[in-house]
Amino acid sequence: MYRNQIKKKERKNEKKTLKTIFGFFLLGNSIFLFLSFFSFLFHWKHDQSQLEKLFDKEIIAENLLGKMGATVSHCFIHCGIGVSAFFIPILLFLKGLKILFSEKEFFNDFYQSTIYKFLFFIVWLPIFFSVIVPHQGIFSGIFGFEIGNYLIHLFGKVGLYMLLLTSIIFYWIIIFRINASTIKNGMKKKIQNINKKIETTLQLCNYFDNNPEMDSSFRKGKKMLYSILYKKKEDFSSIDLKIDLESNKKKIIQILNHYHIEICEIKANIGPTITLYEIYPKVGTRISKIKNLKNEIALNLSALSIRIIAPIPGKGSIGIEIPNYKRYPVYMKDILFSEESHKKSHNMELPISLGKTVFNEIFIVDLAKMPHLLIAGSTGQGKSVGLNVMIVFLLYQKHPKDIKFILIDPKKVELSIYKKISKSYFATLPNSIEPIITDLHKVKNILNSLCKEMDQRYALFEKYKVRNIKEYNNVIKKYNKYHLPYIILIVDEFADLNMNHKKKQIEIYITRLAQLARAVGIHLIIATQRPSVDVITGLIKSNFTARIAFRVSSKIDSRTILDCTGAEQLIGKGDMLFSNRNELIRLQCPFMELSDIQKIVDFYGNNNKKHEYFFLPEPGIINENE
Ligand SMILES: Nc1ncnc2c1ncn2[C@@H]1O[C@H](COP(=O)(O)OP(=O)(O)OP(=O)(O)O)[C@@H](O)[C@H]1O
Repeated sequence: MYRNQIKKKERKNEKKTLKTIFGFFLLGNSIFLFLSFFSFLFHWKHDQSQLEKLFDKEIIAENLLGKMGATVSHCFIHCGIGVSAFFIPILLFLKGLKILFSEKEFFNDFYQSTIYKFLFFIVWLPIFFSVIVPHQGIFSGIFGFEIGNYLIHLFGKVGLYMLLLTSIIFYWIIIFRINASTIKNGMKKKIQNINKKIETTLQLCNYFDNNPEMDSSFRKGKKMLYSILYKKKEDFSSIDLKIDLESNKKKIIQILNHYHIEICEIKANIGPTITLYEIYPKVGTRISKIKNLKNEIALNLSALSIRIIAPIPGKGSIGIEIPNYKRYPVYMKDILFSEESHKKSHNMELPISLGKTVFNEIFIVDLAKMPHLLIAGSTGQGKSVGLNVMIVFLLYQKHPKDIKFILIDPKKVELSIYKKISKSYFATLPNSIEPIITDLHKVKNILNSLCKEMDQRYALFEKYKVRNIKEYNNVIKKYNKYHLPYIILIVDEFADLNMNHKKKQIEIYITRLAQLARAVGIHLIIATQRPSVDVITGLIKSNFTARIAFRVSSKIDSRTILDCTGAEQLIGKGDMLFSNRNELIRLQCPFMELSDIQKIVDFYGNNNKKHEYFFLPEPGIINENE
């Protein structure tokens, strides 16, 4: 018994060795053929006359691979199928790879689909060349020339052109599974897109023209900004992803069936970064069974990481999020000027755009309602880009008299780009005008001052018997007095503030603002690289119900931010989870190049010169021992 097993093992090893040798043999041959074919294209005229004297030592072939190369190329290219012969070494190379890596399903699938695609062109190209360039035999080879001639004899030259054209059209239809409805839908979509673009441009122009709150230079400038930023637009083809989609669907069904899980339906939505597969299991299927197959599914699909949402809230289905092998970028300029974002944001007090959902919808939230936002994620996952996107969206949507920023940037470089707009868009202390606070010792002064501003605003509201900033600004119009702007405090690295020995004091200010400042129009956006419990304390967490998690390194970090796992499975570069109370949404944050941010800042800096700093009250006396 034992001996039998050893023999079996030996035979298996022998087979493996033979397979490896054969694989490398094919790879070697393919390289040999490719090089000799390539060289033949340049030296065929010289070498052809020498071929009969193959064994004559005096005669030297010019082909890179000598007389052997020249002879083989002559047989395949000249006497055979012309330049289509190049497909042979490519197919041999793929076959070699397939043999060497037979356990990888990817190679098998790829080889199979490529063979069919190539076979068509191996026949089609020589005939095509025989008609297009009949005197260049090297392109069509004798095979192409003879068949081409015969077909011309049968159908005439025009008939052959039509035959070639029809066959290539059939080929594309079969390969890309095109049918009448896809062509119709494609054309409809294209027309709709063109109309939409024209409409959006007109609507934006109308909006700029009709909005009485905008002074003329501001309006004109916005139009200019539109033309500066909108000059380039990359197009993305989703054909590749659609092919991927079908094979992934099959694989998911296969693996579930393998574990005896039957499903009624599977749907898919291609998002910018991930594709969401919605599975409708048969009644009686245990959800935990599918959840437990996470690793098996990831392995079967060769996916980096997958996330299972079981069940998808509000739907009778289970979601499997799989990263796209090719992600398509979400550009800020597409969001900024889109009709969809204009429609979604125009009734909001402080709209901020967080990106696109897996259903390719633009996701915009009202900071005034959230009312504060906590952002966390490991280094390099997109926090700073996310903050820039929020600032730019607010700049674009709001007039300088409506919003004022306070930027705290312990890293010193991340937010310095906004210095140019500080006069019109920033709130600052009266005695030390410092637009972006980078000195940690000054942080407690500004926070103290902000708390004082909050108290003063509450006193004002009491006097005018209003409950919040919106009501106050409405009432105050009658008295012809200045209305109050919203104040948005942004901290780029909260952990750095907490490292300071004034940690407790800062936490008290932040908590007080987070608890009370909403009604008076003061909102906080706090970002941190270190989502640990000593930075995001229970007190902070309970006051920041809206949270964003970019990719983090561990499940514990994910729980610290979101109270659930998932952020450790994100794939970076702006891939994020937004959580607000019981809602958890996966989004792709838009991307903005630094040069575009600079253009926007320059534009707003130049167009709002007449606006002045918004001064906060003098900070009160701070007890240093607190
Ligand atoms: N939304 C996005 N789309 C595409 N790429 C992105 C996106 N966000 C970030 N990136 C890429 O990731 C890089 C790092 O992003 P970013 O500087 O925002 O990270 P970070 O989380 O702020 O890092 P740190 O905490 O170290 O400052 C960017 O330079 C960019 O190449």
